[in-house]
Amino acid sequence: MPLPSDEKLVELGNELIKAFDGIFGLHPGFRPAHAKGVLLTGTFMPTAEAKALAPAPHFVQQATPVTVRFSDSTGLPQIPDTDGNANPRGMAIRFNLGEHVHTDIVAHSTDGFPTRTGGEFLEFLKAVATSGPDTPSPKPIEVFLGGHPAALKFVQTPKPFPVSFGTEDYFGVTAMQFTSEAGEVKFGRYQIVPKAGVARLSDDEVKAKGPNYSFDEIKERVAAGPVAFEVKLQVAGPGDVVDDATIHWPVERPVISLGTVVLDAVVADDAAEQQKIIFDPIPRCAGIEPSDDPLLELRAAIYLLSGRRRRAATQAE
Ligand code: HEM
Repeated sequence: MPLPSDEKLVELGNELIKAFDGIFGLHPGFRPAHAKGVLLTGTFMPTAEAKALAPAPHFVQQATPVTVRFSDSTGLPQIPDTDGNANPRGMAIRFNLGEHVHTDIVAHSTDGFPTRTGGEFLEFLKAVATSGPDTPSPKPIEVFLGGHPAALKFVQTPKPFPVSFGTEDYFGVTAMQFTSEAGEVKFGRYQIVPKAGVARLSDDEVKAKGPNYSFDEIKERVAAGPVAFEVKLQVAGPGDVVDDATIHWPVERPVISLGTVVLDAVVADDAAEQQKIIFDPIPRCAGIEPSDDPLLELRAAIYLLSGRRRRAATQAE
């Protein structure tokens, strides 16, 4: 995937990476966000509805190998899974379409995002960074949230602890544009739903868990049997805003099933492979285009800039 030619976008991307570095510290070889992760492999099998939606290779062929990375939030590679800041959890899916050919879904476990643009997200991070416990009220973050209702809503949305990465649901948040073979265009947002059902821990149950409970559990779970998810798509209706991740669509919008991801193994050389793999929020495959959501192109640039830095680094942790 290429870096965009828009220098301003790349500059904003670098500033955002610097802002994460400032909050979480430098951890060479790890991601500045969603640093703690694990990679698994499996297969995606599409539905007939997926094929009718768009002639994307993984929607058309019978089965596609996938690589999935589950992660905790924050740029702290050692964050305890029991820390509230480890939520929302991440799930990134790579559909391996051929040698060095792939398309990805990057999703997290809260349905929404605090800001519409990367510039606002940078303001949000700067406000977080300058709102330590000793900062007098009104702290910069209080001022920011006071003027940004969508960010306030995101911050206040409960982010419960999952029993397992395999019992959490995940949301693509930014809309994609799908064009069928007949030229019919639809916008949709991914929802990834665990076949085992969504299951969360109570506060007391969280207290009884260890700092790596999520990562230990998913390895045990996948060793005991396949871990499956249904990939769904909430389809926008006429007039729905498709370029703003902070705006929810009405719940009565149709949700169609695109297929099933079945995970059956942990990647053997996990740490080295995590350092290498760079997920791409832009699909870059036949039939699926990004919407005009300004987060998409920016994130693609950021993940690439950050991924290149990570690949070049020597891991110390
Ligand atoms: C301006 C908005 C955003 C910024 C600045 C941002 C920043 C980042 C950065 C720096 C990384 C590390 C990338 C790498 O080193 O490979 C990352 C990863 C990630 N982000 Fe975002 N992000 C944004 C929006 C989102 C949204 C909307 C979602 C949810 C759909 C999301 C979910 C994730 C996930 C799941 C990962 C981990 C991917 C992996 O496993 O490699 N991010 N983000």
